[in-house]
Amino acid sequence: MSESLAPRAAALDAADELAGARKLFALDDAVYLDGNSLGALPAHVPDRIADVVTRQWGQLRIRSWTEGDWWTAPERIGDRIAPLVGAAPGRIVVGDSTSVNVFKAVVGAVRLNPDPARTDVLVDATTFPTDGYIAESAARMTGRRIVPVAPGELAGALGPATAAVLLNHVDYRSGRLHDLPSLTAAVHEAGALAVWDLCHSAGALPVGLDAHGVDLAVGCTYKYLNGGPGSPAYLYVAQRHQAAFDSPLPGWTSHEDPFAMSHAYTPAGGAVRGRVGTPDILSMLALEAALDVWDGVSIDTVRAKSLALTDFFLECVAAYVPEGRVTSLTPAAHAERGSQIALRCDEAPRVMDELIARGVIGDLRRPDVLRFGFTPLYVGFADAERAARVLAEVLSEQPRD
Ligand SMILES: Cc1ncc(COP(=O)(O)O)c(C=O)c1O
Ligand SMILES: Nc1c(O)cccc1C(=O)C[C@H](N)C(=O)O
Repeated sequence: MSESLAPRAAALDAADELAGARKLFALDDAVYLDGNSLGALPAHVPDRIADVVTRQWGQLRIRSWTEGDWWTAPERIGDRIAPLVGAAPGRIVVGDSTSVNVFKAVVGAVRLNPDPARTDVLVDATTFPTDGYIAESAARMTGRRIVPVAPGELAGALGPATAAVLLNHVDYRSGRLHDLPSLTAAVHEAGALAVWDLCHSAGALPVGLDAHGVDLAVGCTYKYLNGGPGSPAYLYVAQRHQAAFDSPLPGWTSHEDPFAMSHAYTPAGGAVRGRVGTPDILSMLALEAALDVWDGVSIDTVRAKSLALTDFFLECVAAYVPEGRVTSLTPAAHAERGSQIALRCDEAPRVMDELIARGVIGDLRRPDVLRFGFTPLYVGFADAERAARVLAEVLSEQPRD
């Protein structure tokens, strides 16, 4: 192994303006590099949830829907997420899972672009599976067909038959960042609508939904937004589409007057139209509390630290890990990199088990990918150095397959 990079890590941590945010989270001595799957717990959330359960539910009971502002939580929390993804207030509604919101968005996009000559829904060929499954069903239900396409080859695949395109901003496996502004512009040029899945970018890098004219977007909140296991996802509907957005799941809470209990459905205006049924208040208010950690934090600062962390981790891996044992699948170019590093490794399953046993928590994407997510609010440069050092130790002890 070459010279230690620990002193460099210490200097980088000392200069890190986000270093203070780590104490906002309940963390132990492990190096937690799995915030791209489940974000860490912000330390104040348990007390806030205890209040929701014991006072709001336990004492106020039904009055909490109005006096406790439970009813408006989906839009209110949407407005808290909005600045992190570059959306104005009133464009994001929180609720349901990402999968369900993919369904609303893809069907909604086709209904916004109903020309029957537009037969195709293009879907990122390397997508996280749920998006692909749901888009396929949505296409079938709307009489369209799915065309899988690598995001890098999208330009050649777009045409007069394209109704909508579903893309991931950051690829869950490789960590590749796709160029949202130029791909959205190309989709529009073809007369189609762009739907983006922000699961692996929201809270890690600037998205610019309004600025880049995205039509519809979805994302989860349990990764970089630290909302907790199964916390509700969100749906973004561009303002220009809100009046015509025709949700395939028009539940009573998206009615313009839910308590009229009318049998005729009249959709509410704005992002509320993306609601379905009764919101899952405990998860939703845990998310709302978790979003406090973003107060005063700029997403540009987060992005700068994310790139510095992943650069430094790659440098440590190159310095420590024996030649030829791992290959980065994540692009080196900053413009193409999300906030994770994916290393291909022949012995990946055994190596990840051993890393976890030694306090370096990443995850495995079968068969051979070691994933390390870098969450700038609570991961530091010493963590990156330690992760690479332990990886090198594990690999030097492991026989090659
Ligand atoms: C890109 C992407 N989309 C969707 C999901 C999951 O969707 P859901 O929240 O419905 O489980 C994930 C991760 O679980 C994901 O990485
Ligand atoms: N949503 C998850 C779950 O319920 C259990 C385990 C992992 C997850 C994930 O989020 C996986 C993640 N989207 C991924 O990128 O692999």
